[in-house]
Amino acid sequence: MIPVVVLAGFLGSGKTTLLNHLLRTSGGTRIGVVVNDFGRINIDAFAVSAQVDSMVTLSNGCLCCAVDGSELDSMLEKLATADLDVIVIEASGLAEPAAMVRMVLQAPGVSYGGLIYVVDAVELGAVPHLERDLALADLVVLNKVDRVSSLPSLPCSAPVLPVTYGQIDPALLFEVRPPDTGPRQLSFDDLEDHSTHAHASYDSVSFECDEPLHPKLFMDFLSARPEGLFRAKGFVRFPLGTFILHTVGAYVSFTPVDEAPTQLVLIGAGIDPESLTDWLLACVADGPVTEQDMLWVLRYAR
Ligand SMILES: Nc1nc2c(ncn2[C@@H]2O[C@H](COP(=O)(O)OP(=O)(O)OP(=O)(O)O)[C@@H](O)[C@H]2O)c(=O)[nH]1
Repeated sequence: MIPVVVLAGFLGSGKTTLLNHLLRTSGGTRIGVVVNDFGRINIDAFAVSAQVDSMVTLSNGCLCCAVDGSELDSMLEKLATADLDVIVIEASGLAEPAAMVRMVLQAPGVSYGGLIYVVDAVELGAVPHLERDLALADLVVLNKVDRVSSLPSLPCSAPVLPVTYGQIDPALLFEVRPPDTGPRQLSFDDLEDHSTHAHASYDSVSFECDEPLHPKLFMDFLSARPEGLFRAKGFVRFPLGTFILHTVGAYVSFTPVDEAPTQLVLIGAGIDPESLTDWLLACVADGPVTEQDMLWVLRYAR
């Protein structure tokens, strides 16, 4: 199933700027982008290799589609069958993020990959329903911080990433592939951080463990994880099953897979690799684990 990331935010907050940044810096990741109008996507920066109706294929393997709200459903269905790694939907500045998320959750063949909400650091007072929208966000991008002398505080519990010109590390949102790799198969290599180095302020920590983890202890770790830990991905093995974990900001999903040892990559800013490793080691199951304990994890299973 292809993950779908919803990119929302008020008019002019910087959604298209962020999208163009993702298209430029995502290596060989094939991104399907859905926008209202692709006049604003910086298509000239990529060679266009094919154009059919409202779709443009870029030479880097990405696909851009321009649709209005009423066609979104059928476009998503079409994209679900395309050879893509991730789909990003840019909600127009007036679209209701909640409605977009609902639509993605109901769409066949795709999985919800999180709601990224962009806020203009200067204009946040002008955003209607800011608090309500922020409550839905899995990751908040506080954009245009070059225009403020101090960072405003936002009324939300999701992690907040202060940036200029939407320059977030794409690895915070989805798997980033190096350019020109073969067909995709989740391998240990995929778990390494292939993000470009324009974002040197992020650290990544790899954790491997042959012993199964305790579901309750691991979920306690996830819910208390440090604020700067924006992303975690990889395999987690519990005594009663192995899962692929995917988190973007506050969003968590577990997908059951065949048994594999725990292998995780954690990405964040200002994180302490040693204490995170110790914390994860303390999650090793040292007693019996029941089906009841697994419910802590299964709540997030997709
Ligand atoms: N100073 C500054 N300007 C920015 C930054 N990010 C984006 N902009 C500018 O802000 C304006 C709006 O950015 P867009 O990316 O078009 O915003 P949007 O959310 O897609 O806008 P709509 O689609 O109209 O809702 C553009 O002129 C950008 O160049 C930033 O970090 N700093």
